[in-house]
Amino acid sequence: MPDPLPDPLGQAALAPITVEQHLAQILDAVEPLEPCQVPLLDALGLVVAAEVRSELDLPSFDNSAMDGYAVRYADVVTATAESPVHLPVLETIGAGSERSVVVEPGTAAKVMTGAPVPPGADVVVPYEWTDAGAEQVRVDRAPEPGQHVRPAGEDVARGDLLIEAGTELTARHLGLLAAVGRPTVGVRPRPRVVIISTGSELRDPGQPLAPDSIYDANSYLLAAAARDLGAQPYRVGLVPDEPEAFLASLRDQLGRADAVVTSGGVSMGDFDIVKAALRELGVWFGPVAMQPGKPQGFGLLEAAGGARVPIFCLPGNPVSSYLSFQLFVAPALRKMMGLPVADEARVTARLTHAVTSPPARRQFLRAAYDPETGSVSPVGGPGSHLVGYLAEADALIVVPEDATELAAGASVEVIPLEQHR
Ligand SMILES: Nc1nc2c(c(=O)[nH]1)N[C@H]1C(S)=C(S)[C@@H](COP(=O)(O)OP(=O)(O)OC[C@H]3O[C@@H](n4cnc5c(N)ncnc54)[C@H](O)[C@@H]3O)O[C@H]1N2
Ligand code: MOO
Ligand SMILES: [Mg+2]
Repeated sequence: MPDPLPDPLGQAALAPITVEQHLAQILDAVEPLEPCQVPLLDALGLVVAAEVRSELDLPSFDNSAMDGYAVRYADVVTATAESPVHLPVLETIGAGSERSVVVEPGTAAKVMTGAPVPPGADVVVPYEWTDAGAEQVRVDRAPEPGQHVRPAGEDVARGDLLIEAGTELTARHLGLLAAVGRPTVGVRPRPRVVIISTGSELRDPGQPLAPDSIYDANSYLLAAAARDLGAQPYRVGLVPDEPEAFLASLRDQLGRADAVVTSGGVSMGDFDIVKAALRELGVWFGPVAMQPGKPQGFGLLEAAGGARVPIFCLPGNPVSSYLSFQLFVAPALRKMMGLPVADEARVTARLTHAVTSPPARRQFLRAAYDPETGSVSPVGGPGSHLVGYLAEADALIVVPEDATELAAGASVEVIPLEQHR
């Protein structure tokens, strides 16, 4: 273990800032990532950087909506079962075949669904209205003018706006881009988020536990939360509470990071090395008036090449880390991705049990929310080490800074927790 580190700025002496102030300083500092072209499937959920217009008509040629016969409307307008029309069949055209015939008056061409409707024809008579003849066809029923022909440009015309800048791409958008022949799309990329868990007590899941060691929950919690948001997380090795080891890991990782998230080592303990090491590099550390998640750090680190990489130093207790991610890191990553910053649906619900809260701190209690009755119940206590209750909860109760207790039946603000999409 290294020598205990002093706490020269005395975090305890700093006045806490509000949740909003901390979020504002973060959002002021981070910028949307530079757009790049990515293959369509990699773009799902990402935001289009510049509007996309079509270079094609869709459909790009008149084609048949049915398996049947391409004919001239004027030739079949009188057709009925009692008085059918007979036409010679010139050719059979499948989807993907090149049309070579012209449907002259008094003739027909067999066409399959998706096949081009040959010149001259202006309507398609489906098999069901005919005798399905090969060389000659008997038409028993007249179609409407233009029926079963899908005209070129009906859906999209060349030059049409397909996707506005700022659109979050769905499967439907990607299908459209493919339909107009684009293999890639210009988007704000997934932020590469390097996640570093610090703590000499940490072991990787799957490894034996040494005496007094614990498994690293945070890097999985944070990486999964980052991935859920559309970012690309990188879990890097566990770092002991040694400044040199921490700074070496950081130096090693900074080049590939659009953001760095650390957990642990930001409070006032003798081995809280993250704060000690990064304060010298200009990273801000201070208390935020919330529970869990009071000690926070945020700053911009200069990577080789001059890029300024945001670093979020989250407290080590897993619930604190998770909540700090949702309140501060997630909005920043959303801004980097070009998404609207706020994604939180908040609701109001009735408390089933009384709760208490420390003065002058906004408390986020783990809870179970029942939308049917509009009620919300605390799950477990306020302790920020309670990962079991965190997993059990599906919502957070927000107890405002000016409340130290809320009675059963009180109306409270509730944040439903993210569900994996
Ligand atoms: N004297 C004071 N002590 C503490 C204060 C304070 O104001 N005065 N604040 C408390 C609060 S609030 C929090 S939150 C924690 C923040 O602690 P650190 O960020 O310094 O984190 P550590 O000390 O490294 O660890 C805290 C706790 O979390 C466990 N931990 C850490 N990393 C992981 C991980 N990856 N997976 C699972 N669990 C982890 C660690 O073992 C500790 O139990 O400080 C309080 N102290
Ligand atoms: O703020 Mo700490 O995160 O309460 O446990
Ligand atoms: Mg500590």
